[in-house]
Amino acid sequence: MKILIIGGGNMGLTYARSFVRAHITSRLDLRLLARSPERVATLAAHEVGTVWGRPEDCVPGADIIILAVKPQDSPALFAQLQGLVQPQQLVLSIMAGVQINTLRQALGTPKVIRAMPNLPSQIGMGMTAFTSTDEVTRAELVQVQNLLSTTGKTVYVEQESAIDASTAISGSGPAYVYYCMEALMAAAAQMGFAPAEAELLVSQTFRGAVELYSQSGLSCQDWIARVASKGGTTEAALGAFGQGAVREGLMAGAEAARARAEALGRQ
Ligand SMILES: NC(=O)C1=CN([C@@H]2O[C@H](COP(=O)(O)OP(=O)(O)OC[C@H]3O[C@@H](n4cnc5c(N)ncnc54)[C@H](O)[C@@H]3O)[C@@H](O)[C@H]2O)C=CC1
Ligand SMILES: O=C(O)[C@@H]1CCC=N1
Repeated sequence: MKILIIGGGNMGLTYARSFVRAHITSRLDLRLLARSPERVATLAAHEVGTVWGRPEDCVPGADIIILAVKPQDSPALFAQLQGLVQPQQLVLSIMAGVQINTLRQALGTPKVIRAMPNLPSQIGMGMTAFTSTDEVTRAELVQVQNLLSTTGKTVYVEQESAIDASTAISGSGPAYVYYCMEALMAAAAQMGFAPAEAELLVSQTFRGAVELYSQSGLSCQDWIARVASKGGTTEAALGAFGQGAVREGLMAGAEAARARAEALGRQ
């Protein structure tokens, strides 16, 4: 399969490495399109595929074109791609917010897939939600799912609105986890632990708690109840979180992310 990735940043490079590592494509069949001659040179040094500087040289012949630039850069990209994408080519966009209708109209092509991955894709632990237009065949959808699955787990959603929602939950989610980890590391430092010790205490606690949850059929509430003894330390912490204020803060954060995804789609 000939794959073209446009935008060789965090996600574009993650995809390139992942597809090649999984032998879904070869380095020769994997193309990356970069924005500037400097970026062509930088990307070429990664040796994950052939690197191109002009869309007209690399778009023709690609079976699938992956759009991995920032949403704000999409209008300039659409202008560059004007008239180049053919109706039989698959377009897979991972841009937050940018809607399928916008992609269809801007690129003049019916076979569009919209996906929302996340950063743990870098180590094969990603979570990706995706959806597609009716013109994408079942066989093509399986091909795309095979590609996305090289980076972790995938879920197909019927409604496009679920892509904006997944952006707010799993797309941005790793940042929420790091936010909580950082707050606990700061607390550990305040209690006198050296930075490396604080990092170890917190990262191993997150890893252990998530793994325990994953290996059980219990809910988060069940596990909280097992940690929190009556009249004990955990109860004191949960009380200080303010009758659900931290929980509400996290929920409001996720809602703000979803609203931002929708707003990006309107720009
Ligand atoms: N970083 C993350 O955790 C996630 C990002 N996304 C989405 O993935 C997309 C890319 O995000 P990142 O990789 O983090 O961004 P990034 O900034 O690391 O990479 C974007 C790359 O696109 C290049 N670029 C911009 N315009 C271009 C053009 N016309 N032609 C060729 N290259 C061009 C830039 O030079 C840059 O290297 C965004 O749309 C974002 O919404 C989705 C899920 C998670
Ligand atoms: O923050 C963003 O806009 C992108 C989308 C999900 C994760 N990063």
